Amino acid sequence: MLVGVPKEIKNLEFRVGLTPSSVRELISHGHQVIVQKSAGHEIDLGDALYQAAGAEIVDSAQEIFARADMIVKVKEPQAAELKMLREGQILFTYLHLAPDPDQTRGLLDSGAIAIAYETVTDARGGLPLLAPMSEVAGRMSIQAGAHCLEMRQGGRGMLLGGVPGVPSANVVIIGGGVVGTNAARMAMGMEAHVTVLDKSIRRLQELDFQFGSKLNTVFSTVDAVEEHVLGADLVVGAVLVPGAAAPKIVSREMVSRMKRGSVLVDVAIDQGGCFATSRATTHNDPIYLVDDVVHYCVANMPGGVARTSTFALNNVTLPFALALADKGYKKALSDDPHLRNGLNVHRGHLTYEAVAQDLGVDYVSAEKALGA
Ligand SMILES: NC(=O)C1=CN([C@@H]2O[C@H](COP(=O)(O)OP(=O)(O)OC[C@H]3O[C@@H](n4cnc5c(N)ncnc54)[C@H](O)[C@@H]3O)[C@@H](O)[C@H]2O)C=CC1
Ligand SMILES: CC(=O)C(=O)O
Ligand SMILES: [Mg+2]
Repeated sequence: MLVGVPKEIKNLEFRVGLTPSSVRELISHGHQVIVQKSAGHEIDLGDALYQAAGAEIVDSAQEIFARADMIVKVKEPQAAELKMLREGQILFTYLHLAPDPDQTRGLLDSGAIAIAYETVTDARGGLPLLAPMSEVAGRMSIQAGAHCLEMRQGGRGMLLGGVPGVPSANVVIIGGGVVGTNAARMAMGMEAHVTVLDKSIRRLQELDFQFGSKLNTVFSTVDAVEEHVLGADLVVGAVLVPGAAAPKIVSREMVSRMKRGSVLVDVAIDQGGCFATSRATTHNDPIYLVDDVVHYCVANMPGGVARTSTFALNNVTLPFALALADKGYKKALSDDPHLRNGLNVHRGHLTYEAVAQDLGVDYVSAEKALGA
């Protein structure tokens, strides 16, 4: 199979779909790989490294999209990329379709086969291709939040860990999954006072067992959210209902009652955000204020540490990219129900139920679309 890797074009996005090692692995399986010139330049993965791994370097994204059987990317296709996708072409990348009707329409119109990293599952009920980026974003949420608490950003002027004689900040994390756990670890490491809310008691039990008395765990109800958000200096939004738009946990009215200069970091913004006042921002212009509450809502946080993120992402995507290339998409998806859960769009049909429901688009099951 001919696999193509275009340079990412989303704002300040420097991750790459395949590392040189992943390219070498695909080539050792008998495939060919074309990589757009300078795709990894900013993260010190220069063209020479890709060539040494066996890739052909090509000048333009147009050439990648025109020639490749499968496109491996990081972020959802941007408008210019949607236009270049071809019927029957495989697209393997993050999509986050539920809050994005325009992209969904573009993918349906393209006739491509779009497999979303974020809805591929594993046998333990996890999301293995989302997990490493959630680890990154969870860890970053605390450094971003700490920065936003500084005066210059409109924050309360608080140090997360305080100093001897001055109390530490209250960090409240809503959603104790991968993002939430990593955020909690970093916040505890910086000696903040940390509380995690989740609606899953099993998840709270696991967190309690893992972190003991350093972490407060609270069952998430409207009451509990209100109490903890109003007392927080930094709130991290980290909930997920896989594939679906994020539930709005914190209302507009609640935000207006938060402490002046407190900070909301909405990591769940890629699924539409879990605070009523959230709107997606970029690394170029990451924050804004609503009622004197600082909002940080960058939808591609891991892009800010693109080198770490590229390697972490490739560690998990490579086995699936190999399966798709080795077997062809039909057999790879038929053989592996977890990879099949990644199928969001198949030749003009929407094949992911939660997305179809959120967007009011007709749904066809992946099995039916694949003719199984
Ligand atoms: N902005 C960015 O750059 C990035 C965003 N993300 C996003 O972060 C979000 C969280 O991802 P993960 O931690 O991997 O998901 P996860 O599935 O590991 O954890 C989500 C947690 O939210 C909890 N939850 C769901 N609904 C809830 C509710 N109503 N109240 C309280 N808790 C609730 C679940 O029980 C679960 O423990 C996702 O939207 C993901 O796409 C992930 C990586 C990067
Ligand atoms: C998960 C995601 O949206 C990202 O890594 O950019
Ligand atoms: Mg206020």
